[in-house]
Amino acid sequence: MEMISIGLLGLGTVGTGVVKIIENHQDKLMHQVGCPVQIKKVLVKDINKQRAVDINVNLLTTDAEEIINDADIDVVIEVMGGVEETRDYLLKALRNRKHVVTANKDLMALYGSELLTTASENGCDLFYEASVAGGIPILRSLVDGLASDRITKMMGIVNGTTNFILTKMSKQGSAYEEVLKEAQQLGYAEADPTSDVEGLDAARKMAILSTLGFSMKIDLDDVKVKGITSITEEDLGYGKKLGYTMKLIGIAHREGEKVEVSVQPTLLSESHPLASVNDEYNAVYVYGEAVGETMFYGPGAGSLPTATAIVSDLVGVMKNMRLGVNGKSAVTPQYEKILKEPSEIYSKYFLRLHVKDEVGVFATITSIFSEHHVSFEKILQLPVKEKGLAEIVLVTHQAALQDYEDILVKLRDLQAVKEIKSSYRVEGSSK
Ligand SMILES: NC(=O)C1=CN([C@@H]2O[C@H](COP(=O)(O)OP(=O)(O)OC[C@H]3O[C@@H](n4cnc5c(N)ncnc54)[C@H](OP(=O)(O)O)[C@@H]3O)[C@@H](O)[C@H]2O)C=CC1
Ligand SMILES: N[C@@H](CC=O)C(=O)O
Ligand code: NA
Repeated sequence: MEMISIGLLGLGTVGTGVVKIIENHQDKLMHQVGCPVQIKKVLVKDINKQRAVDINVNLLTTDAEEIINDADIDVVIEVMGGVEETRDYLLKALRNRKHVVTANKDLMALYGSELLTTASENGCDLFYEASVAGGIPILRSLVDGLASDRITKMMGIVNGTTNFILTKMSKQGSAYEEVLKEAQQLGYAEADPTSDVEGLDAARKMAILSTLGFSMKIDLDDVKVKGITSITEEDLGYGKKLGYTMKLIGIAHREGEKVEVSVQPTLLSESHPLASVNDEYNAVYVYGEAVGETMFYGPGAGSLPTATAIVSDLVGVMKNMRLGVNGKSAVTPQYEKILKEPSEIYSKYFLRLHVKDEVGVFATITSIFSEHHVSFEKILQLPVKEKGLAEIVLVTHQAALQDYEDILVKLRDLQAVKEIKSSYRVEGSSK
C-alpha cells in the first residue's frame, strides 16, 4: 500500500478531532500500518462555515457521491450522524468496496446487522467502536479481550451528556437547562439532545453492547427506556440523605437463556463503583462467568476522545488490508433472543408519594406492599408544606418488576394517595 485515502463524512465535533489526530499522529500511523494516511474529501452541509481545524477548503464537498463513488478512496469515516440518508451512503460505500468506520449508534442500533452483512458480503470492514462510550475501547474488549468468556451482566453509564447534567445538578446545585446548554457547547450532546435526556442514546448503546456481549440480536425496542427529564432537586436531595447518587444506568442482564435490557435513572449507593463516575465520563461494568468483574472507564463524549476510537478503528482496517483479511472479523449472533418477563426481573425501588395525612393511610399503603410480598429496607413519613398532606419515602427490598408495577397501579387507585411523585430503581443499600 502506498497511501491510504480517506473520505470523511462530517466535520463537526468528532470530524475535526479525526482530522487533528490523523495529522498529529501521522508518524505513529506510518509506523503501525507502513504507509501515509491522507484525507481526500470531506462532506459537509455548509462549505463556508468557520471550522475548528485548519483544512484545505478544496477538500470540502456537499455532494456525498464524490466520496462514495471515488475509486481512490479506501475508507469512509462517517461522523455526520442521521439515519436513513446515512444508511444509503454507507450501503453504497460498502457495495463500492470501501471500508467503513462510524460513530453512529442511531444507525448501528437500527441497521447494524444489515450494514455488517453488506460489509462482509463485499469483503469490507465495518467498525464502530466510537458509537458506544466514546473513547473507551469497550466493543473491542467484548469482542476480542473477553471472546472466550460468557458475559452475564453489563451495567454502564453510557451517555456523557446526562452524566454531565446529573453531576452538575447533584454536586453544584446547577439548573437542568443551564447544564444542558453547557453540555451542548462542549460538543457532548447529540444534534437533537432529546435523545440524550430521554435515554434513547443510551438505549441505542445498550442494544449494541448487549448484542455483542450476549451474542444475541437485541433490538432497540427490546430496551426499556426512561430518561432524566423528570428528576427533581427533591429526588436528588432524598437520594443524598439516604446515601445514594443518581445516575442514568444501562443494565443488560442474562440469567440462563433469558435477558433483560434497560436504561433508567438509578439511585446507586455511594460505595458502588459507578457512583464515582462523574461529568462526561462513562464506565461499563462487565461480569463474565470466568473472568469475574471487570470495569472500563474513560471519556464517553467529546471531540478528541471519540476521534481516538475512530482512528484506532481505521488502524484496524489498515492492518487487515495488509494481511488481506478485511470483512472476515464480524461474528453473527450465536443465540436466539429470549427476553425476561416482568415477573422475572428483580430490583430494589425508591418511591416517593404524597398522601392524605389521615389515620390509617400509612397502614393501608404498607398492606398493599405486603399483599405482593414486597418488604421495605427503609420507610419514612414526613410533613409537607401543603396542608393535610404527608410525604412517604420508601426503599423496597428486592421485588419483581411485575409486583412493583401492580403495587403502583393499586396505589394510584387509592383515594388517599394524592400523587406518586417519583420512582427509581435502586442498586445497593441505603444509609
Ligand atoms: N459528539 C460526541 O461526543 C460524539 C458523537 N458521536 C456521534 O458522532 C456523529 C457526529 O457527531 P458530532 O460530530 O457531535 O456532530 P456535529 O453536529 O458536530 O457534526 C456533524 C457534521 O456532519 C455534517 N453533516 C450533517 N448532516 C449532513 C448532511 N446531511 N450532509 C452533509 N453533511 C452533513 C455537518 O456539516 P456542517 O458542519 O456543514 O453543518 C457537520 O460537519 C453522530 O453520529 C454522533 O452521534 C459519537 C460519540 C461521541
Ligand atoms: N451524546 C452522546 C455522545 C456520545 O456518544 C453522549 O452524550 O454520550
Ligand atoms: Na468506545
